[in-house]
Amino acid sequence: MISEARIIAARVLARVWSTEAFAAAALDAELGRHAGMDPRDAGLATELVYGVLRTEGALVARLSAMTPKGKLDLPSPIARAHVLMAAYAICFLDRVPAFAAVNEAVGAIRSEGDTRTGSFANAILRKLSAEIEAKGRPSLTEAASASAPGWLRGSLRRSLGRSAAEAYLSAGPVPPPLGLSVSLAEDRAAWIARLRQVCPDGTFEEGQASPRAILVRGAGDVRRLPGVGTAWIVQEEGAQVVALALGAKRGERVLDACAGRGNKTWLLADEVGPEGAVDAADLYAQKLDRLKEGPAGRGARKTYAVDWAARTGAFEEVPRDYDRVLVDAPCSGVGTLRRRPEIALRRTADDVKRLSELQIAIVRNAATRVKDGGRLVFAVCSVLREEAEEVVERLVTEDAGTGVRLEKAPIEAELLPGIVGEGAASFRLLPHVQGTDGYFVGGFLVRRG
Ligand SMILES: C[S@@+](CC[C@H](N)C(=O)[O-])C[C@H]1O[C@@H](n2cnc3c(N)ncnc32)[C@H](O)[C@@H]1O
Repeated sequence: MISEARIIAARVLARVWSTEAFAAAALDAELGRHAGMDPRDAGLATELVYGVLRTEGALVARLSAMTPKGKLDLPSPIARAHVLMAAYAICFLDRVPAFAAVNEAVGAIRSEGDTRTGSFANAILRKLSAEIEAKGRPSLTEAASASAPGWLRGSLRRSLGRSAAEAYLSAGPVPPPLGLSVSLAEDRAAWIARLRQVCPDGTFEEGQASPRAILVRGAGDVRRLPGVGTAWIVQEEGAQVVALALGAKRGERVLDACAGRGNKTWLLADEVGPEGAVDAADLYAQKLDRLKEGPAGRGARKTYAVDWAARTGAFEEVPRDYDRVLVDAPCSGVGTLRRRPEIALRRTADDVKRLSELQIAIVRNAATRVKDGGRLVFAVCSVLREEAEEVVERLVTEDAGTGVRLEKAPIEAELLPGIVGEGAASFRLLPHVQGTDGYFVGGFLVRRG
């Protein structure tokens, strides 16, 4: 008998490999179709999907070495998924006995009518399990690191150092807990108590990096819980830290220059209060429409559909005297690897180069909207030097001819002790250190003339 968890995980993996689907969305959709499923089975399906995606390269290399041709040739993504899930369980999961993993994979492949592949899978998985029994289990850290594409591993090593790069690539838990961002006017501890009461199956804990974060596990769809959109919104903990790093004060005028659907806009509006004002801009008018319809819509004063790189759209209409501008720039998203492991399969070194040029263009032009002596914070959900220090260096050394100069300046984030060093002009968030997604944040003072 093949477990529901494996059937679901195999479908999700096959979708991720054969389409542009994101693992998290595909898994949510599958789990949603099996609503009455035992949470332990849902947990196993989740672990298999994320585990296989993170260690795929190492698993394939190991299994390939056991085949006569030195190549793991499987006829379909579903067969590949069953074989790699079994290999993952044999190598890394204590709670699944090796023989059960092999039997389920072989049974699943045979049930598709493919007895030849079933026999092939049986042979290589038994070899693998005998090898593990004789030599012991491999290291998950090394497998995750070896599975990352060479360009990413190299860039992470240059950016973080060798051992931190390995820790980064294997940081758990996968997927991480869901983050809630509690409004300034609300008491976080009181909300934790209330949410625990209305949802006893879930766990609700204080985040350590953001003073507003509640971390949630096992609560199902949190959008049905009290307080959503008013007392709190769903927002990853690191994203909260990024918005707080702007250092917005009560009464200030702030621009969220790459606002998307406005998660950070909501938090910024909360910080400046009714005496201040937050405007939001983005390339896509549709995103700004979503922003206006959502919780941020109550806080955002004006929205502008602007292409900051091309200086088109509503570019000329955006005021030039903001106290602070946040540029939460488009990036490789390498910082979200724990939640979106498929990024490692899809991004290339060329993408990173192209995106870093785009980040520079966006910051240069968005900086023209900061008043003389005002602050700009640049953030990316990436930890790669190419999208971090190298962007900052070019911004402060090259004259863009825009009439404004950018100087590195300490991040003004009193709310983030322990996250931002005293006087630091930049910082990183790292999943294996702060438990958040990975980010780079750089602070600038803007001078005119
Ligand atoms: C990292 S996302 C921002 C996420 C958003 N701040 C949030 O918290 O949900 C980057 C945003 O930049 C926008 N963007 C990309 N290129 C742009 C450009 N040339 N000009 C303006 N916005 C751009 C994208 O549409 C996207 O919404």
